[in-house]
Amino acid sequence: MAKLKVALCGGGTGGHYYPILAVAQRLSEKFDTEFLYFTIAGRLDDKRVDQDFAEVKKIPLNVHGLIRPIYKPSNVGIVIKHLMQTRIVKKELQEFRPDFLFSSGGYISFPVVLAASKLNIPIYLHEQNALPGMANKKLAKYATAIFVSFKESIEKFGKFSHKARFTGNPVRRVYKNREEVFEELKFDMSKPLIVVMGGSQGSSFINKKMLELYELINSDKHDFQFLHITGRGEDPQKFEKYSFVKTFEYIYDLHEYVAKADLVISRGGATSIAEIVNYNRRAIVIPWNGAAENHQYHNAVILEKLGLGCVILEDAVTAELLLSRIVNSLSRKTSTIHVLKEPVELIIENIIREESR
Ligand SMILES: CC(=O)N[C@H]1[C@@H](OP(=O)(O)OP(=O)(O)OC[C@H]2O[C@@H](n3ccc(=O)[nH]c3=O)[C@H](O)[C@@H]2O)O[C@H](CO)[C@@H](O)[C@@H]1O
Repeated sequence: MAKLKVALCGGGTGGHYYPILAVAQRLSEKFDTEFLYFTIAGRLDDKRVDQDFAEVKKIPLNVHGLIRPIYKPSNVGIVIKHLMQTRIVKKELQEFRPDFLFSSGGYISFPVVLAASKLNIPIYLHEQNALPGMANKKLAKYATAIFVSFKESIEKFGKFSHKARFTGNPVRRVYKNREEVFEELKFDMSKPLIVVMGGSQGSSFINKKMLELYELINSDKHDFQFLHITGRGEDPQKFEKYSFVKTFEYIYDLHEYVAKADLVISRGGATSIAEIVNYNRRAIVIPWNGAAENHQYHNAVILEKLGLGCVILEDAVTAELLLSRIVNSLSRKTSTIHVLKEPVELIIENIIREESR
């Protein structure tokens, strides 16, 4: 059988990159695959693609996000740069001749999707957030299908809603068991594990609030153990006096720890939320109130509706409130979500169905 050739784009942050990785890894398990990945030069996807993919050609593009509000004059230069990148993309796609393009949105998808549409390459978009991003909404007209993570987003595609299919947000496969995770962290298996993460770049707001909480816990008697992802630029020494906290700047396979956590304290980034939902974890979500159109709040509320967690708005966060929510969450039983099929399987099934028409 001929190789399945797939062009990919989506990155910058983990929220866009990990869903692509989850789909690509599963495609490679099922088919003989070859990938062409358009990355954002210098960003997470650009740094990781060569290590995460077996057979891949990486094309870094020199693209930047638009400055909001989007009608700023400085955006004209950015748009021109994107159009220039379209030429590079077109040449690469012509050479590689992919069976289809899979894109997880974000600004890099503009030159890539536009070039693919000019070459009549089937285009599949994935939207992680409850409120679709600008790129996916603008590019919906070129798509064969749009996979959405929340049912609520289908109607947000307006006249292209008929292309949207609810699949969920694909998450990376988990390989480690609970013993392995606790062993690696040198944590006690009889005590709860709480994973703290502020999205793929960390959150200084969450770090600050958690430090206040750790101070409170220090003077109280609790058995919690925290794996805390600080992000770059945070001083690890601030956390050293708390023996029940282990910090890391970044861990590439954080999903393995999320999957085994008794509780997750997180921002409302769509892929973090997807991991909490798919691994059926409990969570306390503090949405970042600077997210475009407040989309993190909308992601978080859906998780709350599923009975998997509670949302605390930034203005309301105090150490005392966090502590009471932690105690409360850990004392409750999780409601089990019945995921009929994994998002990654649903996406692949849909693509195969479309491609064999
Ligand atoms: C600041 C920002 O622009 N955030 C957006 C970004 O999220 P951002 O990329 O920050 O975060 P998400 O929460 O969506 O995803 C984070 C991903 O990174 C992983 N991870 C994180 C830390 C770590 O050390 N190791 C690790 O593997 C998590 O397990 C998860 O898979 O894209 C998301 C999806 O479009 C949006 O919903 C977010 O609003």
